[in-house]
Amino acid sequence: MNIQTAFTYVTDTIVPLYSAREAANVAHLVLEHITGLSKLDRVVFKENILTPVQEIQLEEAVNALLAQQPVQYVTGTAWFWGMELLVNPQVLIPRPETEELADWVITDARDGKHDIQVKDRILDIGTGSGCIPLAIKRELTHATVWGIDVSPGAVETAEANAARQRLDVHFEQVDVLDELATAALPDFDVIVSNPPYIKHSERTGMQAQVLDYEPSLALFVPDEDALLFYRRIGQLALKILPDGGKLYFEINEAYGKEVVTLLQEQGFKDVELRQDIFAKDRMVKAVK
Ligand SMILES: C[S@@+](CC[C@H](N)C(=O)[O-])C[C@H]1O[C@@H](n2cnc3c(N)ncnc32)[C@H](O)[C@@H]1O
Repeated sequence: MNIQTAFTYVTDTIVPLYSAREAANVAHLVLEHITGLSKLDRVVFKENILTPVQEIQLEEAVNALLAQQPVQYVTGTAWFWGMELLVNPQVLIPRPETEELADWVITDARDGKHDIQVKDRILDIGTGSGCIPLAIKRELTHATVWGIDVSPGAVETAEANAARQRLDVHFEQVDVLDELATAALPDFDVIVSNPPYIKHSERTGMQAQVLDYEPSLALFVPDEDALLFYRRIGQLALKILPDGGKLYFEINEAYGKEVVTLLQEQGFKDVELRQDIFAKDRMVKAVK
């Protein structure tokens, strides 16, 4: 089978699960992963014949896609902030909305200063693949950047991503709900978090691609306490941020007002709700 035929084979086989456009995008990602050739190179070398090993890899990838596995887990990579990050079912696939959160933190930290002058200590809670702190460290090279997660698999993946991107970010396995464990954390100037925020009752209506493959630990909170992580991280922030220190959250679009009220009640100032590019309430910033 040549590269062109392989592309048509993938798109035709998966099209019942995807729109024609998505199927083409997915097929491009799979073929890039298997052949190591960019989209342009694959046009030039479209008559090249896949090796027997590549044909087996192609068949495995198609089967995984038909089983609704997200393409990022099939290729083992996802793009975030211009970085190709390693991902696996232990970590959430980074979402474009989260780039907007990282952008807010970076833009505020710069605040007209030269990057070299930004020496803030920045902590990301629930770091997953490490996408947020890696984006921050990439821009603010003199900042001290940490990421913590309760999942050992997430910490391992985030460390591998830091090594691959040659970025000096410190990762640690910490359960943010455990007061004893968080008591050992040093002080920070900025805290950012995209914590689990989907209620279990919201499972119905979610795509099988997310439900069957992405880690439940990264997604869900108990129905009776949807703001659990916001309250706990707010309490922690009051302890380890200085006055004027900043807290940034990604939020469930349904809970913008509740998170704002919670943070105001906890004593934070200048609480600001921001929408994402899809005009959904998606981020909150608060100042201690
Ligand atoms: C929504 S995901 C965000 C991952 C990543 N920051 C991103 O934006 O792609 C939430 C993360 O919080 C982590 N997490 C869940 N419970 C936690 C806890 N008790 N303490 C620390 N991290 C936790 C999960 O393992 C997961 O990586």
